[in-house]
Amino acid sequence: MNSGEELAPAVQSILETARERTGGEPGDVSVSARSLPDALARAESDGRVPVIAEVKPTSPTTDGTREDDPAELARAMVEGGAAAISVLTEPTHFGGSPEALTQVREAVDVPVLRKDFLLREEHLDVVEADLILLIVRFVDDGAHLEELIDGARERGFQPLVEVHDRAELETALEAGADIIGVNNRDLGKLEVDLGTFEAVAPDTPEDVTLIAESGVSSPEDVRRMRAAGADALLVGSAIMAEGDVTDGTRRLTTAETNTDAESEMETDTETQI
Ligand SMILES: O=C(O)c1ccccc1NCC(=O)[C@H](O)[C@H](O)COP(=O)(O)O
Repeated sequence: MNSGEELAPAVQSILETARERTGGEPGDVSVSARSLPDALARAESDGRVPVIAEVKPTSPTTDGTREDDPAELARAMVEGGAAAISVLTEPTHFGGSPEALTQVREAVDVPVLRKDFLLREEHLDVVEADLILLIVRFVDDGAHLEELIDGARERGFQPLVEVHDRAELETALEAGADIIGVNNRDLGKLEVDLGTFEAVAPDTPEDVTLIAESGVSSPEDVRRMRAAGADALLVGSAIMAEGDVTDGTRRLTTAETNTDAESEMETDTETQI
């Protein structure tokens, strides 16, 4: 695993569980993927902020579990303008499953990301998805990352490679990543800082699809991440916390077109306080 920095106990536990999980057999999975860059471009041309909305039943930083049908949640998110859907498939800490992902992918026609903690090539052979997540911090070294990126592409997946700082960005680029997510949640203390994306984004080449992950909870956060260069935003908790996930998603996908109304509402709220 990369970096000597301490991981939060919850993250250590996620990692231990991931190491023990077995995968499928080579040849079990071959995907004809829906293109993420195309889906993001479609959102842009419709005037929607490209949001990857996440079906996230629970997490180490969330109270309680949301038991809704994942396919219904995903349909509702797409109705709210989501350009793509992310589905947690990690069962122990996030309440997800590969079956939930399959149901979601059948229910919507946008790209679907498998959000999980994949450490070995066999972990890729579990379920079809349009994208899979690889986390630089969890992979032994650059050579292993390159192997996983190549393995993902051979199966038809688009690999989304997650980084937390410039050194990890360099590792991701050297390994051939062309879709990169900068996670604003640090895996040491699980604290969220949108400044993480702002620090890493300027060093990312133009031709990389760049995604701001975690901690985006308001239209203002959306505008901040977009101003810093985000091609898309990955949002889980803020949408899942809403009773109506269509409204929760729309609030973010319209953040660049509804700025006046939103500002008025923010000002009204401040005046009332
Ligand atoms: O979300 C957590 O509590 C968490 C804890 C430890 C490791 C990973 C974690 N989240 C995974 C994610 O990457 C997020 O689900 C995703 O980026 C969305 O973040 P958010 O919008 O802040 O829910």
